Amino acid sequence: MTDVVLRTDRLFKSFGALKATNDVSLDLRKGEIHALIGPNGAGKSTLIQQITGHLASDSGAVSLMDEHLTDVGPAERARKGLGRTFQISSLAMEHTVLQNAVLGALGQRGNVMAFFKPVMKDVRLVSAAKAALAQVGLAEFATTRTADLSHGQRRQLEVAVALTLKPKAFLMDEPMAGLGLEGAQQMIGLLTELRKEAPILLIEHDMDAVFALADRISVLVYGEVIATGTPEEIKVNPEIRRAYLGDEVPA
Ligand SMILES: Nc1ncnc2c1ncn2[C@@H]1O[C@H](COP(=O)(O)OP(=O)(O)OP(=O)(O)O)[C@@H](O)[C@H]1O
Repeated sequence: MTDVVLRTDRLFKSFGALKATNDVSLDLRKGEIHALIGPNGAGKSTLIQQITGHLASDSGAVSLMDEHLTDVGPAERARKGLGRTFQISSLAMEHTVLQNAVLGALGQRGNVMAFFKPVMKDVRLVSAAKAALAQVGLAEFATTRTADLSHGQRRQLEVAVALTLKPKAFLMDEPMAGLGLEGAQQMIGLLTELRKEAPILLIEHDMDAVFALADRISVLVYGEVIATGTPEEIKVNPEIRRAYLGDEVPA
C-alpha cells in the first residue's frame, strides 16, 4: 500500500526460552497515530527497540518508506527518519533546553558535550533546534536549564529533540507517563498536530489518551499481535476485553 511509511515484517526476538516478540507484522501509515497496547511484559518496548535497531532481531525485517533497515545501525536509522522519544529521559539535565535540541539536530543523544561550543555556532543546527522548540511550545525556555523544567515540559522537549531530525515516522514510548491531567491534555494536543507531519507509533498505558488519539490500535499479548483495528473495533472485541482491557476501556 502506498501510504505505508513504516513496516515491520515478521519480527521475532527471544530472550532464552521467552519469546518477547513473536512474528510481529504491522504498519504505520501516513497521517495516523497507531497505538500499541498490551499488558506489562507483552513485548512493546522490545518491539520498539527492534525497530530503532537498538536490539538485533532474531529474524524479520523493518522498512521505512520501502527502504530496508535491517542492516542499518540505530544512529543511521535516526538520520534516515526514524524519530524516537524514550521511556526514560535521555536529556542532559545540566544543559539548556536549546543545547539539548541542538544535540538532537546533530543526531546525538545524552552527554556528548565535548565539542559543544563549535556546534552551538552552527546556524543550520541552531535554527533547526529553535524551530523544533517553537513547534512544541518551548521557544521561550530556550535558555532555561533543562533540570529547571517541569516534568511535562521535559516530555515536550523530548519530542522537540526527536523533531529536529525531521522524522518520517515517530516512535513514542509512553509520552504521557507521569503527566498530570493538564500535562496529558497538552501532550494529546501536541501529538494530534504532529501526526500530520509524521505518523506516530505510540506505546501508551493511559487508555483514555490511547482511545482519544489513536486512529488504529494493535494489541500485543505474549509477544503476538492478537488484533489490529480502529478504537471502536478494539473496544467491542470480546477476546481483547477478556484478555486485557477489562474495565479499562473508556465508555
Ligand atoms: N534484555 C532482556 N533480557 C531478558 N529478558 C528481557 C529483556 N528485555 C525484555 N525482556 C523480557 O521480555 C518480555 C517483554 O518485555 P518488554 O519490556 O518488551 O515488555 P513491555 O510490553 O514493554 O512491558 P512494559 O509495559 O512493562 O514496559 C518481558 O518478559 C521481559 O522481562
